[in-house]
Parts: sequence; structure tokens; C-alpha cells
Amino acid sequence: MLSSLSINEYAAKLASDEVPPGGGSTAAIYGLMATALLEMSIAYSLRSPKLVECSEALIAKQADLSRLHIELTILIDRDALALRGLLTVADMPETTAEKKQARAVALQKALKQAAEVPVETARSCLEVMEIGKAILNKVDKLVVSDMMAGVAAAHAGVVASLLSTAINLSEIEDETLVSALKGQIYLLQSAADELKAAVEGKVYSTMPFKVLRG
Ligand SMILES: Nc1nc(=O)c2c([nH]1)NC[C@@H]1CN(c3ccc(C(=O)N[C@@H](CCC(=O)O)C(=O)O)cc3)C=[N+]21
Repeated sequence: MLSSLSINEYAAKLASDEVPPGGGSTAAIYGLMATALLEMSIAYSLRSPKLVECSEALIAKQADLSRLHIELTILIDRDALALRGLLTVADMPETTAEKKQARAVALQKALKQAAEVPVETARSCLEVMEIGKAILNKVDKLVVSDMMAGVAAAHAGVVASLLSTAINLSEIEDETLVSALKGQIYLLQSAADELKAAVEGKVYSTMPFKVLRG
């Protein structure tokens, strides 16, 4: 399973012409790293006596992050499975009309799966961003950079996931499904951009992060 590989092994597999993984699994890794950074930011902050008044709010987010940690780990492998499905169909024979028909049906099923799984990844990554925004003023100053690295990774996770969904749309024949997925892409992408701007607006107005302001 991809999720059991070391970082080196995953990166080598990604760089090679072996598939999977692709952009979809990698998007889930962005989200997983974002989750872990937020988990660490909270764990660190909970040890600080200065932040006692924030501890209840921080503890409340720990359970959600634990769930997202598991969900995003599973999504690394679920996306790989979806991509494998697409590749398996690509290898199906088209030698007779019957085989051609069977391949066309299998292709639509595989495309649906490959388009829908990354939408779930994007949703999980967006949830991580929302938690980032909620804990922004509650974490220790020392881990704000780590927390922001998490928000940046989660935003990349949303974008990377939705790119994977988009690439699969062009061949899907079910117009209702295509419209629904396009709607999801638009909503998730705009929500992620808004959250990113809101969080950056706050953090980049304070020292030492002003330097990151364009
Ligand atoms: N949910 C989802 N996740 C994806 O990650 C996803 C997707 N949908 N839809 C399609 C695109 C495309 N994509 C590729 C990744 C690697 C190669 C790759 O490494 N190809 C090798 C080998 C090809 C082969 O073995 O047949 C090559 O071209 O040399 C190709 C294509 C992932 N995608």
C-alpha cells in the first residue's frame, strides 16, 4: 500500500513511470501532512501554560483532526485504486463489438470513481483549512509558521485534488454527474481560496510574517 511506504520510496515511485501514484494520491498526502502539522501545533500549544484559556477550543479540534488523519491516509490508497481502475480499463481489448461495449461501460464506471474520490480528498483538505482558521489565534506563537505550513499544504491539497477530478470529466458521458462535479469543483475551490486569503490576511499582517506579503 502506498500509505505504508517511506517518504523516499513514495517519491521514487511517483518519479518513475510506474502508476499509481499520481496527482490524486499526492493531493491526499498534502492533506495528511497539513493535518499532522495542525495536530502538532495543537499538541505543542496545549503544553503552554499561557494558553490555558484556549485549551478547550483546541482540544475540541483534536478529535476532528484525528478523524481527518485517518481519512486522508485512506484516500492516498483509494485514489491509487481509482487510478489503477482507469489504467485497467485502458488495457481492455476492443477486438469485438461486445468487448468494445464492455470496455465502454467499465470506462464510465472507472471515470466516475476517479472523479469522485478526489472530491472527497478536497473536502477533507478544506476541513483542515477550516480548523486552521479556527485555531489561528489560539496556538502558541512559536508554531504559527508550522500551522501556516499546514494551511498552505491543505490548500494545495484542495487544488491538486480538483485538478484530478477535472481531468476525468471530459470523458464522462453522464451530463448530470458532470454538472454536479463541476459545481463541487467551483464551490470547493472558491471556499479554499477564501479561507487561504482570510488566514494569510491575518498572519501576514503580523511580525515576522509581514515579509511574506506581496
Ligand atoms: N483520481 C485520479 N487520480 C489521479 O492521479 C489521476 C486521475 N484521477 N486521472 C488521470 C490522471 C493521469 N494520471 C497519471 C499518472 C501517472 C502516469 C504515468 O506515470 N504514466 C507512465 C506509465 C503509463 C503506463 O504504465 O501505462 C508513462 O506515461 O510513462 C500517467 C497518468 C493520474 N491521474
